[in-house]
Amino acid sequence: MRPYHQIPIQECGEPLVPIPLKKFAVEFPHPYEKLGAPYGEHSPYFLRQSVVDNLIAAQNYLQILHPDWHIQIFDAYRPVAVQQFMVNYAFCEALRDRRLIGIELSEIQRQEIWQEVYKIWAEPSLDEKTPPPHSTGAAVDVTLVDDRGKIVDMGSPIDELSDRSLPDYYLNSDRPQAQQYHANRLLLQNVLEKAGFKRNPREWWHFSFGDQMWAWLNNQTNQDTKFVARYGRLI
Ligand SMILES: C[C@@H](N)C(=O)N[C@H](C)C(=O)O
Ligand SMILES: [Zn+2]
Repeated sequence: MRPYHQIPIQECGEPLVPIPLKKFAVEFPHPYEKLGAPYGEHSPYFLRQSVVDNLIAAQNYLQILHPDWHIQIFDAYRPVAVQQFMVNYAFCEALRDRRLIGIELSEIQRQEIWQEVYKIWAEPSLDEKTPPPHSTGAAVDVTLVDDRGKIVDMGSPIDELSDRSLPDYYLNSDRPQAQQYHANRLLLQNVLEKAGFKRNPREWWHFSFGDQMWAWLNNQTNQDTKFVARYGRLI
């Protein structure tokens, strides 16, 4: 259980709708489909209607500051089966990075690696009270593309299992480029948050609107509010 799982869900029944991809840049082929993730007849490029509306508003804010820049969509809707596939994949990748072999792991090593995986991945829970954020159609993983069509450097790739994924990782760093990376992350955050999204405190690329994490983060910012989630798990 994460702290945000205490937030009640009052499902509003808004439909999952296609994202108008022409307004955005898109990672293609989709990074998880490319790995063989089991989407079935579902597409990752869907979100709840208000979430799509807010993403378009964020794109418009970005263009006021940087005409011809685009929000790049890395991932959006994710069925629980895909969440399960991706946490297993992340576990195998973590083993590979550490040059470890699954069957040779001690129980402690196995637990340590799962802990690392779950620092950035939500559990593939089928419990209606604890849905993975992307399975609600309310969460989106994004970055920026500049006017030359180049991905803006945020100082680490999306989905990296490391502290570099923390949004403020470069805030007080004296590494070359650190200020620029931090400024790029802030720009992404500013346009998304101006449109009503909240950013995951552990990932510079993950934003949501209307799910449990969003409600919890709003309540953290303002102790007087009692936001609840309006989107639960879809399938
Ligand atoms: C790891 C990243 N792609 C992501 O989406 N993380 C959140 C927390 C999730 O799994 O819902
Ligand atoms: Zn995400």
